[in-house]
Amino acid sequence: QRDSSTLDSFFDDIFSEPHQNSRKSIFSENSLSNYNDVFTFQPPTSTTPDPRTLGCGTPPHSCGPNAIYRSYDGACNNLRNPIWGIPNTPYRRLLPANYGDGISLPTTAKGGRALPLARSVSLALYPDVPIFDPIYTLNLMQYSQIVTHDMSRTIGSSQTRHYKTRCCSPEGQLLELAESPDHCFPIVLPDNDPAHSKTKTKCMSFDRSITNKDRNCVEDSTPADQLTSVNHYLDLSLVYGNDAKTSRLLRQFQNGRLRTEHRSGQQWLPRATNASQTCRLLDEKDACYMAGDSRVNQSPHLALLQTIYVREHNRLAASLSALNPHWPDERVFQEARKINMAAYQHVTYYEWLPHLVGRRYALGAKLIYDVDDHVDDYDEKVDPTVLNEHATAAFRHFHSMIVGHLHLVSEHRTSQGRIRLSDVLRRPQILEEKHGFEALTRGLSAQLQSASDQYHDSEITQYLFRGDNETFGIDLKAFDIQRARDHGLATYNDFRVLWGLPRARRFEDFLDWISEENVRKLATLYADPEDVDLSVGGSLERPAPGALVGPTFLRILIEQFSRTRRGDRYWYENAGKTGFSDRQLIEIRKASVSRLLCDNTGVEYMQPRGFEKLFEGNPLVKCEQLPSMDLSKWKETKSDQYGSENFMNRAFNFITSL
Ligand code: HEM
Repeated sequence: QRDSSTLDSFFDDIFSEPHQNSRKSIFSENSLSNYNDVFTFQPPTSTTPDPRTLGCGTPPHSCGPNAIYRSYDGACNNLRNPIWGIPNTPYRRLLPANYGDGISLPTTAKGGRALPLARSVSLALYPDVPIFDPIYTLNLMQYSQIVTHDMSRTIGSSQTRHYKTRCCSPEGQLLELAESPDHCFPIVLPDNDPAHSKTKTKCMSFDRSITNKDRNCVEDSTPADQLTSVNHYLDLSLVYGNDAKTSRLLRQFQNGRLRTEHRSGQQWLPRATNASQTCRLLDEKDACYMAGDSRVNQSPHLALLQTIYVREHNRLAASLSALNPHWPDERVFQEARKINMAAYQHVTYYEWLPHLVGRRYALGAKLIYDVDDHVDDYDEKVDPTVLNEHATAAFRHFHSMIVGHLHLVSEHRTSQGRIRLSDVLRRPQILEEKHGFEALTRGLSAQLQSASDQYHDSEITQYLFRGDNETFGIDLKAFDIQRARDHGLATYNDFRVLWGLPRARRFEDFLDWISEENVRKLATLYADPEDVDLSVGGSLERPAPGALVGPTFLRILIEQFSRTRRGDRYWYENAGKTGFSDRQLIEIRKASVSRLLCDNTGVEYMQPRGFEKLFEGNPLVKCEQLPSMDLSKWKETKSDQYGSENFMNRAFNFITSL
């Protein structure tokens, strides 16, 4: 066990660059240069192809540097590297890939030693022991999934697809990514619009009648990477869509609104066109929704929060329209979208993230700031691309916070019943039944989440996506372990060294952060400490002080969330033409998860800090008593109208009249 002074010096060190010496001891000079690139943010030059174009040549974008609103796919956020962060691009890696064959096969063995089956690891180390979090409500878990779905999604739900062959058009655009001739593979087709990156991904067999030569295809001899199909920025793409075409399907094109359907006096998400494939319908009239992200129907709590963000957009749009009746639909839509995204970024970084990584580390790593004015820490050299180690190991650790039963809760915060999670996955109809929406919203804020530890609810390790006539389903933790092997993530030991912990030579060397009992289990499962998976070792570490994860995952989360804000030119705390006025920023900073839930449901009482349980210091109060954004700061004055703002309006009127 570490004594407290070593612990402090370790955490003082946590924000420094990764250890140079330890890096040298693990990697050859060759892989070292690859690795250095991640941290030195070398901008690509004409002789160094941008890795996001996968070697095809010129990025397919021309950007208007003066755009005041984000694109839907994230293109042109970074003006020097316009395709950074767009959908269908590879995750980045902090450490070089570690595949079974060095190139693309899942890691199944190390040095000839077989790795234990993912399911065996799950059964031995991640049992169902119902320990609830002492502080946090289910809101914290559910909000975490929202952040996940905004940031990443591995292409291929049941099988990871690697690209090994890339095919370029004569103009140098990426046409196809092929895993191998006999496999199904995702193909990426840029459309004809050079200003946008609308891309289609579909899976098809390799057509052997056309040779690689005809298609200008090249075999890729470097280790495979995986693609993520959504844009990498924190921009509510799960609400507005990941490309312009999807966003058009979701809009009403009236008063700046998103499309909704009205039933029982409430607004609901539009119905999915392929409902019978997307949802488990008991009746063909059952709810099954369409949103910016197709995972929306996965669980009722997820669909609930997605609905709340759409209602929030429409609430903002209604106020903005009333304040500025001369604004056309497009202006209202974009301003409401901008405020919605900004409030969401604020809640994510200032209210949610400190609970996960600890406020001290969040401040120390400059994920958040203790200031009242603008921050302006945008750095165009920072690549916001989601890290494979974040999405496939560290962030998935929070699957342990899932609770297997959803409570329906009254305004007095008494439970009126509970539903089994595996009964309602892909079945959001419950939201529209007997005040289900309000009862589940109160449940999110009253029910405790499962503690962030090694224990996982059997609803997700034995029964996930169980069919109606099936006793068992799949095991999410086993999936997570296997997925990380498919993605060839570096090992737990490599990450210990990267972050400055000593390389474990014997299993007992893990005792600095992992309990004796777990080290004993690791020694039974794995042949060598060198083999322990990142997704396993990282998840067994004792939490760092004030955080919900141990040091290895903490560093990965901090690295990711630092890139996500500093690499976003449209970050809400930035000043300038893409930002907010001083007066508006003060209003955005009043946003909270509790007020968001209050404003968009029939719930009347809520505790001020909605991620934390009810107690004396966090009592239920009337919704109106919670701070709320004063949108009058968005009312255009006469001088605005006759100044540059009016020019914008005329431009919008002109565009929308075409
Ligand atoms: C009821 C709640 C949830 C369910 C049923 C669920 C289920 C799933 C499933 C089925 C996958 C895909 C697994 C694979 O094919 O590899 C996944 C991926 C993931 N989940 Fe969850 N999840 C839930 C909540 C959460 C929460 C609370 C977090 C917290 C951060 C989270 C983080 C992630 C991440 C980071 C991924 C990988 C995303 C990517 O593909 O890049 N999930 N989840």
